[in-house]
Amino acid sequence: PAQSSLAGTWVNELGSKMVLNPPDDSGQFTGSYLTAVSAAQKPIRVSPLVGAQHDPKGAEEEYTFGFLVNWSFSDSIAAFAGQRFVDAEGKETLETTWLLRQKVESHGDDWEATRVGRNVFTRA
Ligand SMILES: CC(=O)N1C(=O)N[C@@H]2[C@H](CCCCC(=O)O)SC[C@@H]21
Repeated sequence: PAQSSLAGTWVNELGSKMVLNPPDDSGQFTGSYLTAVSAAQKPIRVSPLVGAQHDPKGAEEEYTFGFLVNWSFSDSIAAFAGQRFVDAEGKETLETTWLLRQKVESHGDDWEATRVGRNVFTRA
């Protein structure tokens, strides 16, 4: 049967990779994210993430989750929210929507600070 928790290594279509650790009994987890792409003018580095999922005991298969990535090389932060799906062959996909909030230099620039996107992760 498919692994029940989110623990493990995932990759998205951009080539970004994330490693998620097993959730605790309340569904909270930590991990790391290595993005393949960035708007920052600095070299990309592995960045820490914290998150939470429903159903940490894995009784169901298609639960929702979210996590925050605190970029270690850029003054920005990303929030992901999504759901795990398992197909008839047991193949898992994580459908996510993310918000990327960049630090802007003035309050007047706040309007241009947040990007949104969708992304799918599969097991690496
Ligand atoms: C999943 C997905 O689409 N993305 C992904 O894997 N990497 C990019 C962004 C990386 C931001 C790095 C820090 C910065 O440039 O400020 S977060 C959304 C997007």
